[in-house]
Amino acid sequence: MTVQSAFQDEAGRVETVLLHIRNQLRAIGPRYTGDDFTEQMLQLQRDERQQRLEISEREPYFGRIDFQETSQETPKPLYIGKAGVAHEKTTELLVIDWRAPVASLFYAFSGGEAPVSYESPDGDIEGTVHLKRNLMVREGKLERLVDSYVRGQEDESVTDEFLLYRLGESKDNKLRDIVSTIQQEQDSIIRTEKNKAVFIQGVAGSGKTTVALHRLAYLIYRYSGSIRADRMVIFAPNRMFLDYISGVLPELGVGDIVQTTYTEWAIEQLQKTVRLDENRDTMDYWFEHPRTRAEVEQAPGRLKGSLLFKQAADQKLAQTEEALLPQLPFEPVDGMILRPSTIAEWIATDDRSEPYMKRRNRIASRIKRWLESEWKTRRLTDSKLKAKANAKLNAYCKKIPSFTAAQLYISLLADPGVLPMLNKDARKESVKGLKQNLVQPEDLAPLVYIQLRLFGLEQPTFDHVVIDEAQDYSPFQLESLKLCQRQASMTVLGDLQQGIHAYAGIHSWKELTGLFPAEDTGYFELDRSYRSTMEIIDFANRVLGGMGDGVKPATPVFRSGEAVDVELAADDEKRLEEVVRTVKDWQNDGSYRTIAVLGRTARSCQDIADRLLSEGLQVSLVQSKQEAYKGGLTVVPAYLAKGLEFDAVLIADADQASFGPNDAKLLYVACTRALHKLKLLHCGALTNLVQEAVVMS
Ligand SMILES: Nc1ncnc2c1ncn2[C@@H]1O[C@H](COP(=O)(O)OP(=O)(O)OP(=O)(O)O)[C@@H](O)[C@H]1O
Repeated sequence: MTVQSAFQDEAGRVETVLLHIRNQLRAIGPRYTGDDFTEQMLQLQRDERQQRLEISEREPYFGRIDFQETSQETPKPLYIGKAGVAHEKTTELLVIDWRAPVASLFYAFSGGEAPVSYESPDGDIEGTVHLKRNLMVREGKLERLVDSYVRGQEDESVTDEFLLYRLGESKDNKLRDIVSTIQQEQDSIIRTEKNKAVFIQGVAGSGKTTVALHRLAYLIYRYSGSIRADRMVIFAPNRMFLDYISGVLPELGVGDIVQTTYTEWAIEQLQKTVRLDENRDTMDYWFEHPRTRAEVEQAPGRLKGSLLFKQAADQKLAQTEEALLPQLPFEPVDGMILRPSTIAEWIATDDRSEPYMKRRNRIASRIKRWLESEWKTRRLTDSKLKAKANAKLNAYCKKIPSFTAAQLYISLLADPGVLPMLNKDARKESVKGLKQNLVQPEDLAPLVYIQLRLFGLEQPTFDHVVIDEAQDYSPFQLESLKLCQRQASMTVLGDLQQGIHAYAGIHSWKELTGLFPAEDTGYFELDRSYRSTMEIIDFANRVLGGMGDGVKPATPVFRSGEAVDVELAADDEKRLEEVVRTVKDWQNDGSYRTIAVLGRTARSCQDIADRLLSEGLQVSLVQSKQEAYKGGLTVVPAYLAKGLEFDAVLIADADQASFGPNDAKLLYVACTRALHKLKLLHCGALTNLVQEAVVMS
């Protein structure tokens, strides 16, 4: 069959399938708006169906795989799309949902005539693949057809042509789904079983965030009976990042997933009894002034996030548990005695896994009930005596210690076991703040942990937790999240090479993986970078130089672009002129939809943005509390650009004073934000990090 006739056949099929989809959309009928509960529930199902069909109407499918089961005579074409579509009369599957077991063949197949198999609910199904075809449908029309494998043709391996085409496109201000080009190594992460803590170390641009979002969509499909979207949560570094990724899940037909930051969530758990101390802006402290390695190592966040500190908190909590048992007997009326040994029996039969304050209040209620029953048994009627006994009861119960999380945390900070670990000033500052309900970010994990151990979780447990940029999380943060699940079901992703918040985060994945039993833990590495051209990835790898953390360098997909430019400006004025000229050139070029100028500090970004504005350019300056990323031309401090990507990136102050020896990771983050074009500008000596990179190239 010629390529042309294949195209015509496929174009015809697209039209036919679209007719079915539109018929089914029409059949849904008008919305029910009445009060009948059953009808309302049915309407919800119709809404979901309509949403799925609308997604299918935009792009009915993107792939075809011809698979011949060993038991069958001929191959069967299977069309894969974002949502399954069945023929309305025959129920034949016109399109198979990308998450269905058989669709895994489309992603996992890497070429060759050897038998392949997929896992179905009835066991492994074996067979051979005859064709793998990528199809691009836009606005109801087939636009592109690429056969990445045809059995019997000379080249037996699957080609990347379609992937390269997708990667070469320019990007707007939102991350998008990758269902049509999910790669084998990504697919196996997406389809990992639910009850695991899955850790993903992935180089910049390897698709970690994207993969995690697709995994959520997969889990909802695969475990539809036992998992609910509104009990799944995504933790992202900030609101702007959440806005950036907000388009992917709806496009995959998934809604209602809780999306938050750890800080917001923690403050919510603490019932908003505390606020972040605005006087100490963490970003400003760590990124706007030069800091030494020693300062990073001794940062209070490292200690307060450590397992050692968590153990100290556990000890404190254990001591409080011991205090549940009163030392003295309770004697509300002469001769009416409740002995500690009886209370000890009650405590022994109580559910020990319950939070402390629940147990404490239960013991207090039980003492009260004991008093009432004694009163009845002894047939006492004297009301004065009763009032006296009740007063004694209150006084006795008050002695069973009762705490708020903040009170217990303050006493933990003063604990003789903790004192030597913690810098005196940092401790004083924390206590002073806590007394005014103000906290530092590093206080949140211990506080929430204590809160949950004291009072328990107010909401239902999470069915699944996603943590993005997890290299910036402390073990203690993860421990606090573990308390929100009955069984660990997490996707934890990050990149140690981008660990620019080393003052709070981890230095090795073992710090986090060690928190889960080995049999419940999965660890994956993604080394291929899909975002940037080969030239950019090679350059960024060299910036990182010898740094290791046991992580392999990024391997670019074979997508070649322009060389990375490094340019010297004679003075600061010339540097700003060059920023304006470069941006205008790139805008005139017309191939870049998103352009970013990255600066080392917020202050330098302000100067750049002012200059661009004075030249009449429309620019948005990103600041630390930003809620949305608008796309277009953006000026952003390098440390706030983490997680984002832009068609073209200009690093505007790549000099030695701005990027010192401790800034390799920060510069790596900055370089790897670029998809197609990267330029570095400096005035004064070029940063050594780049000099070394240029010399090596
Ligand atoms: N299989 C794929 N097909 C097409 N594009 C892909 C694929 N995998 C990743 N990408 C693209 O690569 C880019 C990077 O993806 P993503 O932001 O998820 O990576 P990341 O590993 O989280 O990056 P970083 O750590 O640098 O923030 C995105 O534009 C994404 O669409």
